[in-house]
Amino acid sequence: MKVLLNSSEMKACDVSTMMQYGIPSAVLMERAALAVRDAAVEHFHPETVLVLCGSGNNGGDGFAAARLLMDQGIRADVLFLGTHARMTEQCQLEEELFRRSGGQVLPDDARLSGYDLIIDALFGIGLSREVLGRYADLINAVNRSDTPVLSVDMPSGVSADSGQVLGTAIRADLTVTFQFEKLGQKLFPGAELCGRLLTFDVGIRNPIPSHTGFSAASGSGNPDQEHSPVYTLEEKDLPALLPRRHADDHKGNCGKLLIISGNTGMAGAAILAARSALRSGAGMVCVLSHPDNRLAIQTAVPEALFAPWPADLSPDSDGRKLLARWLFWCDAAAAGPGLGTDAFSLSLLTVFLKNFKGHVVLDADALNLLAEHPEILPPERLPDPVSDSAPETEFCGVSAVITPHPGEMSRLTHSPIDVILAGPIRVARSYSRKTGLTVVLKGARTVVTDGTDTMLNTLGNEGMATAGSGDSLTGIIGALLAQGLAPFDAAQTGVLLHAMAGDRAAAVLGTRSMKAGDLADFLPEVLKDIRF
Ligand SMILES: NC(=O)C1=CN([C@@H]2O[C@H](COP(=O)(O)OP(=O)(O)OC[C@H]3O[C@@H](n4cnc5c(N)ncnc54)[C@H](O)[C@@H]3O)[C@@H](O)[C@H]2O)[C@@H](O)CC1
Ligand SMILES: Nc1ncnc2c1ncn2[C@@H]1O[C@H](COP(=O)(O)OP(=O)(O)O)[C@@H](O)[C@H]1O
Ligand SMILES: [K+]
Repeated sequence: MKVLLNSSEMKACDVSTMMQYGIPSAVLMERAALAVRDAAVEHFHPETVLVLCGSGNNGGDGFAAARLLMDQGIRADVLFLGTHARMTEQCQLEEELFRRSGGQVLPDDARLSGYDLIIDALFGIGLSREVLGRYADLINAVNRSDTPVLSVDMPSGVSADSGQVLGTAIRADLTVTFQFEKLGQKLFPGAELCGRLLTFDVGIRNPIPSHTGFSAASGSGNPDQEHSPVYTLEEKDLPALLPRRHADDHKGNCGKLLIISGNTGMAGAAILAARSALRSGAGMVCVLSHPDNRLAIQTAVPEALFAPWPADLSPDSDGRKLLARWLFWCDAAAAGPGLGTDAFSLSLLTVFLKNFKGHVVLDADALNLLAEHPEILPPERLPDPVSDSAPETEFCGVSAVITPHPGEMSRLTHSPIDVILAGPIRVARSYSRKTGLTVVLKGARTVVTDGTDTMLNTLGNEGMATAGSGDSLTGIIGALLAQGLAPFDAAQTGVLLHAMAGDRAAAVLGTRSMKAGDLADFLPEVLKDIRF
């Protein structure tokens, strides 16, 4: 587990290290600059370096790195872009030290060519607005040049909070960051603009330990920050998150999952979900699907039970009794992949949600139906999703995980997709808080949140951008719910497992050729050596 900080959390760490532990700012900056120098020398072997410095402390790092490079006999010129009057105290001091060491500050229209490396120290985590004018021109000129670029802390122009480009941004080959990774280095497009990311220990301390091992945001007074910092899970975290297995387990106590999926012609979604569920340790899986799908599903997944969904769901009908029996049988349920959005699908989902008291994961068409008919999530207390004034805890009665992709999230929240893509963490958290649902907002970076704890998945790959990958995730999360994990734990563990299977599949098959069904096939590669 690694924390991913936003800029104010990182600043809180800087301040606490200076105030609480008495480590002077100049010491931290010298260590940061040493890290930049070492990375520059090791990765680029430059004889000449141009350092672009802004007027904040990022620029201070730049002046200090230039001085340290000169100490090693490397020619390091500085191009300063900013106003002297606005320079931070630390930046002024470093400029002074650079000049005293014989360093040369070039005019801001100096040529960028003729250097082996450009070090970008214009803006770091302090970027606060759109990059315009001379700054934008310089950044664009750097991006047009062939010279390799090392960015200090952030590629200038990328928001440390969101990974969004504010106007324009440096495209770096390597980014050197300090102590903790920042959200903007992991969220796209920032993640790509960083190039390779190296994190150096410069002695910045984590001020307040919390249950996630980290909390820098307390007391900030910003309601958007009344939660633990976002974290990401690593492969090594998986064993501790998985449900336990025991030598005397039997199929009845390893989790019985009901998958409600597959309208006519949509057997594939049910098959993908069922295969992934069985590969994730579920003791028994039953697929409740359109009767037409029986042969396809039972041929593709003979280990799963099949229940044809009843045509008549009216109260006291045989169909209703059959559904009730399956709902009583299962420990958890997954609904939505290939369900369809016709009148029957709506009534099936409505009856299911009203009568099932266990944990559920809702995906795909279940979410499309929910967006159109929010009242089907009992009790009827879903707030207006667009209004921020809704009270914070309006729990919806069922304990559900929802797994929307940005399009489905847009339908649920009535927000445009670009708003969701620009702030997935904020959107997912806010929707989770309003509804009480655990939200898995999928994408190249998937956000998992219960409104308080938030995990950002950084594993997986673009080979997973293929139809049916989401159905596989639904099956995995459903299986983990059926094995007794709480909704948030099932969601974050499922997302990690799914991504790791995707990475194993990509390693063998390549990102172009892998397909959704491979995710289930590669789950054993992830799970086979994990005992108990
Ligand atoms: N003790 C510390 O605080 C440490 C700070 N460090 C460095 O300090 C950086 C943060 O420094 P600062 O908080 O001074 O912030 P930055 O240096 O990242 O940027 C802030 C400066 O840029 C200006 N600015 C912001 N957006 C702008 C825009 N769009 N156009 C023009 N000007 C803009 C601000 O007015 C301010 O002058 C980190 O990223 C890191 O590089 C490191 O030295 C480690 C220790
Ligand atoms: N570029 C990517 N990097 C990592 N994971 C990805 C990427 N593209 C897609 N995924 C993952 O693949 C899954 C796709 O799900 P979804 O969009 O619901 O597809 P479908 O509806 O076709 O099943 C999600 O879990 C998503 O996080
Ligand atoms: K920078």
